[in-house]
Amino acid sequence: MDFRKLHGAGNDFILLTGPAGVLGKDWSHDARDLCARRTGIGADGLVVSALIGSAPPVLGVTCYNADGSIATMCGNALRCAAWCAASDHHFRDMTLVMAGVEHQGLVHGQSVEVTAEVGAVEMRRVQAVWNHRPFWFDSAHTGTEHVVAVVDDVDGLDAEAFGRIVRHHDRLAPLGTNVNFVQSVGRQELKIRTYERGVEAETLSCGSGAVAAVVIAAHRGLVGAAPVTVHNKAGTPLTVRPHTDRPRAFWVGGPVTHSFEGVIA
Ligand SMILES: N[C@@H](CCC[C@H](N)C(=O)O)C(=O)O
Repeated sequence: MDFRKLHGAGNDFILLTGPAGVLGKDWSHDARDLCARRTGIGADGLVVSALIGSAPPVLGVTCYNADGSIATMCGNALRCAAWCAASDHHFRDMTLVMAGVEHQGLVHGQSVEVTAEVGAVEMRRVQAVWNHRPFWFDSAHTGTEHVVAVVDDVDGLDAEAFGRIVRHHDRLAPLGTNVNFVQSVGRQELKIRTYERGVEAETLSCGSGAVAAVVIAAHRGLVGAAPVTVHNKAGTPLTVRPHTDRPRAFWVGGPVTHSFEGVIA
């Protein structure tokens, strides 16, 4: 089977595109094998997509994390899937359905934006201690579980080690969570580091995490209702802006890069 390897601002995926039937198969074992960094192709996730409607274009997209679990929302996976649909079918404006939720996608060359819906927000959801200091984590559901701690120095933290502790916090079981550390670095600018559930590591960027960070930063008065630049570990920022027609939705956009393609034997 042919595959493509893409990354959305450093969050990397193996993309399989096929007939609608590919969406009916359980790819979780394949995801584990193919995403393994040493013995597979290597990726944060496996994304399977198929065209399920063409006028207007609708794409069904399933995202498996590297551990084989399903991600109910993955902004960067949606952005990569939209890029592939633009490359294959010249669609620029499309609907993408992930885990039963409809997202909009807009492709302008290498730059791709998708929508994320914001659900429950809870300030001061859990507290965790790092280096003898307590940190509060607020939660924002952006299609998947995210918690966000606002910190003074995001680069000074061991985001992977601290993130792993919070991801397994008793009060967030059994689902667990993705964990974001955020620093305010300007009027409409944030710096972020994300520990991703399902990858079980820090990733270079996270679309739904960037949206969660902006929602929490807005609740805390750190950013206003205008586009926010979210600087990530990849060094290729994502931009998060409010949707003009849907009050609970945000656009998250940035570059998508096609790294290589090949055939799975
Ligand atoms: N990287 C993603 C988020 C992926 C979802 C997460 N691993 C989960 O299972 O909750 C993004 O770009 O949004």
